[in-house]
Amino acid sequence: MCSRDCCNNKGPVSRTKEGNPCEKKTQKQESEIIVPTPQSLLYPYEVIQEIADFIVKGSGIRPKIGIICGSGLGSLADIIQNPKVFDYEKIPNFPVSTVEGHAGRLVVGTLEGANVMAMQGRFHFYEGYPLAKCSMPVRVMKLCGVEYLFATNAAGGINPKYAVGDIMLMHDHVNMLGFAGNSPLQGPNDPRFGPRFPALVNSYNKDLINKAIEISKTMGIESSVHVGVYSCLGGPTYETIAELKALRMMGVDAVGMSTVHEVITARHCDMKVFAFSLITNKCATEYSDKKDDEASHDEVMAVAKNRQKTCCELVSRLVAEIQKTA
Ligand SMILES: O=P(O)(O)O[C@@H]1C[C@H](O)[C@@H](CO)O1
Ligand code: HPA
Repeated sequence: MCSRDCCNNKGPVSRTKEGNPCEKKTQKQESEIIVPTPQSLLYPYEVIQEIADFIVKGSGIRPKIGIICGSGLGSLADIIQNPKVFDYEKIPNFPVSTVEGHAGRLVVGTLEGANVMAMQGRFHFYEGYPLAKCSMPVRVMKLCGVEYLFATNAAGGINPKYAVGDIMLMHDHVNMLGFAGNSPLQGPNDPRFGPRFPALVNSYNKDLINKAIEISKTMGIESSVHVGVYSCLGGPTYETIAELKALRMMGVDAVGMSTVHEVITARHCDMKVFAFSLITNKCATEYSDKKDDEASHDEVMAVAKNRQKTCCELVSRLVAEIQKTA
């Protein structure tokens, strides 16, 4: 029996080589087929340019360094001097932040004499945004004039040597969403941003990592600063023990729900990248009944609040180093 409303054939459907004749589509039905837009076409170059012009004209500043504040690390933007603040809702074509600890403001100004812009609130895949939308602001930064991306995040520590409150300087990542075929660059490539097949082997700038290590020594925090591998999962669930065991076996030191697609987008358009994770919780990699093993966003926010001063100092000092060599 054919179940289509348009069909008068109430008897069993006989299939021919050509298929079910009742399923022939009219022109109207064809136009109703929804073809998903490839990610790379969501924000064409011209739209990104318009947003960048809006920010540069509105602030009177052409920033050199772009900062993305991780969960609970919004204070990284509060230390910017002479700030010009843009609420995301007021920026044309900008998404809105929906996560606690991500205020949803773009702050443009100066830090240690350098022109900077900071996202006080990033976009995550689990909020329902495609990856290209999550990392679209990185392209906006690029067209504003940004050369250096500082991406920060809150993450769970998988490496057993990491303690809550430690900082992990990212020197590599495992792109789990990429393993599943999802990329912010998926779709036609616009060469004005970068090449079709960008290499990622040297994504995390070694000079900046070394400078950050030196800075951590002068701050007296070198024993709680590590260099490691981050992995981004889709969230919003925290990981199962089996997933955490698998990630550890893959060489992952810290796990989160962001940053990787931003770094991919930044490297595609040839920005220098520095990124770090604040370890806000220790991930259990063995089964137990301990309630302590369960990650929570409250804990993430509380640890980030406690460590914000240290993170701000690290960022300011690194910006000062970049500014010195400018
Ligand atoms: O934006 P980040 O990656 O810093 O935030 C992490 C991942 C989730 O958004 C949230 C989970 O607590 O913190
Ligand atoms: N897992 C994933 N994302 C996170 C975590 C975690 O343990 N902590 C902070 N963000």
